[in-house]
Amino acid sequence: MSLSLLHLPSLQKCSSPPSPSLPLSPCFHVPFSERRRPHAIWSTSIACCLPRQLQQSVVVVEKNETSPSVLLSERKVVRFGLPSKGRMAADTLDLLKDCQLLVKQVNPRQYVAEIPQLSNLEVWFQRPKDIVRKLLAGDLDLGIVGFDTFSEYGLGNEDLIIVHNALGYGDCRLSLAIPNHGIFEGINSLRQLSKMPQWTAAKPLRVATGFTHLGPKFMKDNGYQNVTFSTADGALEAAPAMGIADAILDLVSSGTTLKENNLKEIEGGVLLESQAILVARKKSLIEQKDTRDRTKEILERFEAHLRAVDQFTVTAHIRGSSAEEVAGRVCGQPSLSGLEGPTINPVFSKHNGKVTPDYYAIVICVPKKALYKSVQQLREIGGSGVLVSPLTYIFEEVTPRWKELLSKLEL
Ligand SMILES: Nc1ncnc2c1ncn2[C@@H]1O[C@H](COP(=O)(O)OP(=O)(O)OP(=O)(O)O)[C@@H](O)[C@H]1O
Ligand SMILES: O=P(O)(O)OC[C@H]1O[C@H](OP(=O)(O)OP(=O)(O)O)[C@H](O)[C@@H]1O
Ligand SMILES: [Mg+2]
Repeated sequence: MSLSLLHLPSLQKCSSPPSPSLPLSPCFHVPFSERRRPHAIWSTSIACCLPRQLQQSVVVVEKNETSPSVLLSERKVVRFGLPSKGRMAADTLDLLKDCQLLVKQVNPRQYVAEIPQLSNLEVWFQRPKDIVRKLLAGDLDLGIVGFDTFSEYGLGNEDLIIVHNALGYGDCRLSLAIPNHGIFEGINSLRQLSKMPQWTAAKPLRVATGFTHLGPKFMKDNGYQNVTFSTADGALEAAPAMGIADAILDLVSSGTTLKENNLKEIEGGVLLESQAILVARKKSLIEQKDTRDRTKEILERFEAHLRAVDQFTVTAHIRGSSAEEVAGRVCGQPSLSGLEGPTINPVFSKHNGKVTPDYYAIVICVPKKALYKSVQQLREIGGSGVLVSPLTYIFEEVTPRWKELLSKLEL
């Protein structure tokens, strides 16, 4: 008999499994019996005799011949790391929810969760920097973090691959900032800053930053020699006023924190632009089919949703003699061409006992920004009864980023 580390992530689910007789939600549900992981079923019987606090963690159990492969190094379940707190946490859950990938977390202090629509996948809530570290270590397969965190903690490691580079939230830039007064008053560029006579080998420019990998590299690449770095976990904007630093290298979004602390950005001082991204561990994608399948589904949903969020579906009725004639009028208007041209269907009405199509219904996708212009153009060509509704998804024939990923992985 041997001992092994057993990971019991799904006991909450297993100890109270959803009834198979409950109605299934459309499209995405797999019957419960298929969704259950073999080791989760096996774990249930152990959970019954364990104290509650042990039921969600790693415990040592006896391994027998029939026990599943649950050694951490051999795990089969796909692990998806999501930010546990901070700015990215809520927006990440919102994006997943908008893609019908609701994360089921029993309580906010529990760091493991599941997405019922994605079988054989565990969600692990971690701080963003730990998501990147754990991807590198092979303890996670997929994760959502800011591009800044990926760049700082990923250290350019080729084991990580960006699956989606623009999830549409967490927008910020990593930028060098200096005081807007005193000796810095006339200094407005990185070049001017480097030429200031104040910085010598004995008295270098002092930069405070949490980005201790990217920061020194950036300054070196920009020809800075007389520069030193200090670090802190937050509120870096206070460092110059406290006399601890001359400049800071930190994330900026609205610029309010800089302004309120009498600091300014300078030309050439932006190290990177960041937003939330989906990252994967290359090895997991190559070696585990389940990681590939889950990644593909998440990516397809993200792409389809993010493509749709900026668009409305517009339907209208237009009087005309034929679908072609109406199409000619619609396509003559610059804002009405839709994604691939308009869909036009006859609307039949009965006059004097005869059924004829006097009107045609058109359906188009319109960018939200161009909505009013589109409505005006529809009216100009005789459109009436204009209905506008939000779009949830636009699925393409193939997901461009998935195609790109497969070719990068040479799969
Ligand atoms: N002001 C901001 N506006 C928009 N996004 C931001 C802003 N500041 C940070 N972010 C993004 O959110 C991510 C997480 O930032 P957050 O402040 O939650 O954690 P942190 O300060 O980096 O980490 P920790 O709390 O562990 O010290 C950042 O990596 C960045 O991508
Ligand atoms: O340009 P702004 O919109 O003002 O945002 C910039 C601030 O946001 C981040 O800090 P955060 O609020 O996350 O606090 P932290 O320093 O504790 O990370 C960043 O470190 C800046 O301080
Ligand atoms: Mg922060």
